[in-house]
Amino acid sequence: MSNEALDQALANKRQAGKNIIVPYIMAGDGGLDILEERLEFLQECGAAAVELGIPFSDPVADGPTIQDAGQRAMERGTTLTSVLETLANFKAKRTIPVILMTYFNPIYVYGIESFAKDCVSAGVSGVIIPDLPMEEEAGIVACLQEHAISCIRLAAMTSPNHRLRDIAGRTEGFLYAVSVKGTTGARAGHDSHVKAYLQNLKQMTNTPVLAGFGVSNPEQARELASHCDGVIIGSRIVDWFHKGQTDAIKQLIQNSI
Ligand SMILES: O=P(O)(O)OC[C@@H](O)[C@@H](O)c1c[nH]c2ccccc12
Repeated sequence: MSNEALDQALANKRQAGKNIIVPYIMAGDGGLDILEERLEFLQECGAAAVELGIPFSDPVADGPTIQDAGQRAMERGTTLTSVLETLANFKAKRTIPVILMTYFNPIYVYGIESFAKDCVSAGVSGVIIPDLPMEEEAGIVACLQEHAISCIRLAAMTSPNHRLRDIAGRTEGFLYAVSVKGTTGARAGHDSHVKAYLQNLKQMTNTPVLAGFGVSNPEQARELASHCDGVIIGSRIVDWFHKGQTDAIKQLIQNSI
C-alpha cells in the first residue's frame, strides 16, 4: 500500500495545474531544533513535500554541497534515531509530507521492522534508498508496504528500457528520474537527451515522474517539469539555507511552480 497523504499532496498540486516541487534538505544541518521551522517555511513557499536527508559517512551519490551539509549535521550528532524522534515531536502539527532519503546502512543498523514502525510514529510518508538494488529490495519493501510507507524508486539515464519499465512499475509515491549521469549538485544545464528520457518514463507509469539532480534555477525547473510532473531541488537549497538566504529559496521555489 502506498502512502495516501503523499499521493494526495502530489495529486492536489497537479490538479491545480502546478508543477510539483520537492525540495531536499539535510536533517540536522543548522541543528534539529530548526527542522520544524524549515519544513513550515518550505510548505509556505509552495513545496508539495520535502525530501529529508539522513547524514551518512559514505554518501556515494552526493556531490560536495550535500557531503558538506552531511558533515555539519554529523558533527552536531544527528542520527537516524534523533531525526525520527524530532519528527515524532511535531507530527501532529505537520501537514506537509516528509520523505526520508537515507542510504541503506543506517536502516540496516536500526533494524528494518523498527525503522518502519518508527517512521509511522514520526509521520514519515515515504523513503528513498539510493543504494538499495532492485534485486535486494523485496524484504524491506514488504515491510514498508505493511506500514503504508511509499518506497520511491530511482531511474537512471544509463538504465536499459526493460529495467526502467520494471522500476517505473514498482515505484510508489513518485518516480525519481535522475536526470544527470553523476552525483548531486547544482549544474548549469542538462543533457539534450533528458527530454526524451523523461517523456519515455512518463509513458511507463501513471505515478508522477519528478526530475532531480542538477536543478538550480527556475528556468531549468520549468523546462524539465514541462516534460514530466515536477522537480526535486537539493544542493542549491541546502547551500542557501546554510548561508541564511531564505528569500532566495522562496523565489526559487515560487518561480519553479
Ligand atoms: O542536489 P541536487 O543536484 O539538486 O539533486 C537533488 C538531490 O540532492 C536529492 O534528491 C538527493 C540528495 N542525496 C541524494 C542521494 C541519492 C538520490 C537523491 C539525493
